[in-house]
Amino acid sequence: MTQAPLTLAEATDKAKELRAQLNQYSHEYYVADKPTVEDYVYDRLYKELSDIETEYPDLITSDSPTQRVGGKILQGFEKVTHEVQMYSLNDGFSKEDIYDFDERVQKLAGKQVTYCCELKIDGLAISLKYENGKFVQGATRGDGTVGENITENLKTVKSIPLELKKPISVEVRGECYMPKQSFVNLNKEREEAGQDVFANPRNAAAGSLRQLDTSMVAKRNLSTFLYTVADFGPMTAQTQYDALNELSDIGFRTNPEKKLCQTIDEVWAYIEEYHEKRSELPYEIDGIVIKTNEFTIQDELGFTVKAPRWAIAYKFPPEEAQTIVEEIEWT
Ligand SMILES: NC(=O)c1cnc(OC2CCCC2)nc1N
Repeated sequence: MTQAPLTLAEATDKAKELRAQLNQYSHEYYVADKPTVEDYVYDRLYKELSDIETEYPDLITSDSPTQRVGGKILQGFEKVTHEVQMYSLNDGFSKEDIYDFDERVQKLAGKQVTYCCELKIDGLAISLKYENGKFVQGATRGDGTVGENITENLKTVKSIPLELKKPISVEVRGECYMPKQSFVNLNKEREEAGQDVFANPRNAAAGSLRQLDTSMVAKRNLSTFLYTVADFGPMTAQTQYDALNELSDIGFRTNPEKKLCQTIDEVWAYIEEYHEKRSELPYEIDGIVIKTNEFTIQDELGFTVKAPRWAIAYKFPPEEAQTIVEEIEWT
């Protein structure tokens, strides 16, 4: 049945209510991976909001879920200078490299340190800026000092909150990636359309974020894991492990496989565990990132020109190519 048209006052209240409800469902589905309603429930509410916004365009807000579909054609990407440098990581390739790292850190710190271990997501490093809880800027890492402004493209990435759970101003960093299954599906589409296929999910994510047509980005099913707080604002975490939990508490998607390790032996056991589990994960990883957990120790150890002294990336040997081919043959 067709409803009587809403007055502006009714439409304003209804739109606010629908936005909050839809953004909650979207958070559950894309950030927490725990949807509580079927797609048709979301779709019906979405259409209700979209109809109100068509009737009353002035009611469209920057955090409305209707703004996720893109539709802007950009002329290019402006440059962004990172006030806080986006560092890269020193690599390790053997057990000996990891134990040498532990020896160096303990010597510099002058005591036993604990480590926060994280999967090394094989995507594209991004930086996200929020002012009073609103998403205002997204950028690529670039050379660590100057990156590209890809705000409009990142607005279409559903796991990136357009509004935080608290009205705070922070800058956070993480990885934007394409899930393995989305990569296989995209390459199948491209192959059927006679287009070049992407070599791996990382290239597919990078290629997607370079699109000037934001509606194309919206269709690529990109996702994120956030892992660094660059400008803390009112955040209070004193360790990397707690910072990851705090990032999740304010609305970001973080990787659930993190582990707090008391010794380097525990770190090595974690590395072996996830080298085994790597092929079962729904996203690609190229190693493990090991970070001294306490921020006081990170501050003491500091950075070299390009990378922190308090972290190392253990790189897995490249995955045998046929593993990926097998997946494509199966789909
Ligand atoms: N690809 C990843 O998953 C990843 C990359 N980098 C970092 O931390 C770096 C960032 C700056 C200093 C330490 N953590 C990660 N999890």
